[in-house]
Amino acid sequence: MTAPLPLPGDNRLGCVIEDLASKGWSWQPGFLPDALLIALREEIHALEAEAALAPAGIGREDAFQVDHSIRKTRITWLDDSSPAQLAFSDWAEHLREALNRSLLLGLFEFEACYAVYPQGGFYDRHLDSFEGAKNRIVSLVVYLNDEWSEDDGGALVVWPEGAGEDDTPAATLVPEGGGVVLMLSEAIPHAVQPTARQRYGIAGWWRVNQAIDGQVIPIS
Ligand SMILES: O=C(O)CCC(=O)C(=O)O
Ligand SMILES: [Fe+2]
Repeated sequence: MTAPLPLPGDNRLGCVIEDLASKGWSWQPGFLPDALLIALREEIHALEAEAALAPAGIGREDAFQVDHSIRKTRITWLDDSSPAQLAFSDWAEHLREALNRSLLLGLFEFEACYAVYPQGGFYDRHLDSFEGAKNRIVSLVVYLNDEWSEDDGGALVVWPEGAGEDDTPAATLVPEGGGVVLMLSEAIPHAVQPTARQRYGIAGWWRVNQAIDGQVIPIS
């Protein structure tokens, strides 16, 4: 490592960038601003109460499926339709700009969804970049839980790039409210362990621009 590590709290964005460059993922507890955490938490609770969340699928949109052996979550896509979602988009945009400036990733579009894991919910080990569509570059996960402890389960297990299923994970992260995870979508395998309580968060991804000179690059 050539540059000195920025201190946490001093320069959290610097830590995120250093982590992504050196190991491909970053865990930042308490990184989401408190006011934003409260607003998003209120909204996800309201949506859940309205049962507005549909079961999540796996795979590309054209191969949409729901398979409870791999994933048990309910999601609803964010669409900037509330002040909380607009504030979240702004916050994510600052992150995008910082990542592009420092890591030259060319991140372009952002998409995100609220995700509720019911008691017993989980997500088996996977990569976020769908096979055949290499355009999800950086994944962002934000936790909206209140008072989460290790005993509540639902930890995010992160493996180093290239690690097999039986290899030792790099980290097991307790999904405390306000905690933020960033991962290189094509490189970092991860899984959500079964949760003992309803587990709230946002999962998002930045994509690169699929069109160059107005021509859409075909997915190979
Ligand atoms: O909620 C998490 O901790 C991770 C979720 C995830 O891996 C995903 O939605 O792709
Ligand atoms: Fe994921």
